[in-house]
Amino acid sequence: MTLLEVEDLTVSYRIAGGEAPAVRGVSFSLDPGSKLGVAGESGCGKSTVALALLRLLPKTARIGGSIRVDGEDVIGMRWGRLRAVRWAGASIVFQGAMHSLNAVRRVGDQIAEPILLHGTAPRSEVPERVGTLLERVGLPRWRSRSYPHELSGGQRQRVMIAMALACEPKLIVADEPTTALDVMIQAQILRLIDELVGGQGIGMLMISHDLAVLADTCDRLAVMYAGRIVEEGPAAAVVADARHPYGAALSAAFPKIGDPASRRAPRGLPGDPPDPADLPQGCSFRPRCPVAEERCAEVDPVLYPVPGGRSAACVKVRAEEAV
Ligand SMILES: Nc1ncnc2c1ncn2[C@@H]1O[C@H](COP(=O)(O)OP(=O)(O)OP(=O)(O)O)[C@@H](O)[C@H]1O
Repeated sequence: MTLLEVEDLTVSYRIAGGEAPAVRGVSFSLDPGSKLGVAGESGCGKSTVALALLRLLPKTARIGGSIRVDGEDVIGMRWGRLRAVRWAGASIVFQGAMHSLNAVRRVGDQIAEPILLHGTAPRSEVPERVGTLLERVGLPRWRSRSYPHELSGGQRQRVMIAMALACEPKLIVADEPTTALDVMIQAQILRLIDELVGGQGIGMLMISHDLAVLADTCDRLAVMYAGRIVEEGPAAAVVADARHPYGAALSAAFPKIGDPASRRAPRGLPGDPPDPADLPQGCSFRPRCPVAEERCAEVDPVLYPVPGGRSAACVKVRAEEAV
């Protein structure tokens, strides 16, 4: 069975004077054991998608469409069931562990909390389970007595990963899990996530603005722009040869890991993403698109399938190579 199925997800936030659409008709699915990366510039709606998956959105958000985790509808789910699904069915690793961890509680007690809440292990066995989890993420057992401020950024992120794994979820959502870390630690944490997730057949949705990180970690890649997925396909193919002009621009802006020829300073994309409350007519990328034509002001393109198990939301792609 498909582990995660998102269909036509829409999320808008209430703002002064109206509503701003943050996610506009996003659909994707994830099989057990597979890894999907979601890329895009700041503000394109990546975190909103992540939060929607476990209904962690603020009260000002309005959600539509359908989200199914392991076949269960999340949007209409009752509160009690939702609590059971969080941590045990699916868990999230957020950016910046310092803000997600409680500063005045020992990390061992924080890892124990979801285990106790869900009764994943008998109370007497919880300390042993916490010790095992710490070892699995590369920390010594005695660290369970530490407070978050006694740990480095990388160690705190390891604690967050231990918490996320505590109840053996089928799905992990990692939202910028390494963004605040330096490059060496970033590589260690990504390797750790890869080993733990891959070794246990857990499905993962990883969100990052860094295409190189996603290309290195994920099987498939979705590129978001202004609340929509504009390109989707096998990660290596999307990075090497994006079909959507925005995917291509994003990929050109990042040096590719392991490719010395591309080890140059990242080039920024000219222009800014549109204001969600005031989207341009037609294609949202049109004002920044180097190959835009007149018809791009008339059509707001949906994802068209293109060869190689990929899809792109661009009328030019549709005209030239849609299958
Ligand atoms: N609580 C909120 N109230 C109003 N608007 C919001 C709220 N949270 C996010 N938004 C808006 O929704 C849009 C999508 O934001 P989101 O945080 O999902 O993007 P993102 O791609 O994750 O960005 P970043 O990489 O900077 O975290 C943005 O325009 C943002 O300003």
